[in-house]
Amino acid sequence: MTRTLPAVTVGVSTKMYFSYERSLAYARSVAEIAAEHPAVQSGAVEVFVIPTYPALAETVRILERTPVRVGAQDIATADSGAFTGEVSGAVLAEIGCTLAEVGHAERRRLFGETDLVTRDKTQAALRNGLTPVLCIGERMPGSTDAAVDECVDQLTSALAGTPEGSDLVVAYEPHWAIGAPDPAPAWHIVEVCRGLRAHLASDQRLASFRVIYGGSAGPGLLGQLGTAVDGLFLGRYAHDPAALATVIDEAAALAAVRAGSPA
Ligand SMILES: O=C[C@H](O)COP(=O)(O)O
Repeated sequence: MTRTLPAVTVGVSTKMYFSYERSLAYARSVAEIAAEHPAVQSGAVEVFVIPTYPALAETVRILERTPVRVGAQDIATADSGAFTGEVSGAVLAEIGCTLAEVGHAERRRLFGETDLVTRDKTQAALRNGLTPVLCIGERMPGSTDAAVDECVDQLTSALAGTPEGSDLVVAYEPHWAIGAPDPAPAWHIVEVCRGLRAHLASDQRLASFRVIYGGSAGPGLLGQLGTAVDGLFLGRYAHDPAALATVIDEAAALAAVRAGSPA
């Protein structure tokens, strides 16, 4: 099957690193970068930011005149009811979020979220019109074949019941590369992402899903990965807006290569 190439995607989660005010300052910086960047304006590069919950509504407002999308770091499995402390996909959609992160390694490791919970959150996002940013990744370093197998198991579990026509971003994040000094080796990322794409391509419902890499990603990485990935999911190394701007430049160069024209 021929794959229609999507926009090169650059997403950033600020996790729980920023204060409220710094979250809004970051959103304003992203708005300025997006307003001036032709590849963001044309849609060749899609940018999303995922701030801390209390900053979501104001971040949506700051970015509303830009193409930048705003997502949530988590989502409840249910849409309403007696679930103290949870935030539903319905409310996230109501305030203008268009994505929700699910299955992140930190949610699995620190908060005990299982594959089953990840599946329910994925389906909650889709049910509410949100694009899931589905994080998958092997727990321990090992061969690329073993990594693909572990990730495909996670994908198969999370995507059970996914309707045809759904939009979803697969974020390949090896657990051992998150919060590390350096990302996984480029050859490892390339091999695993190729395996994941091959798996997705074998099911028509999943063939259009983007595969992006996360785990200590920063400026300079995208150029080493070439067309094997559809973009990056960044944390610490894009919390400086200047670093994010550099990654967006690199994404624009990749988008030009994918479009068959020189960068
Ligand atoms: O959500 C983003 C990823 O977990 C990567 O975070 P990190 O780049 O700080 O390791």
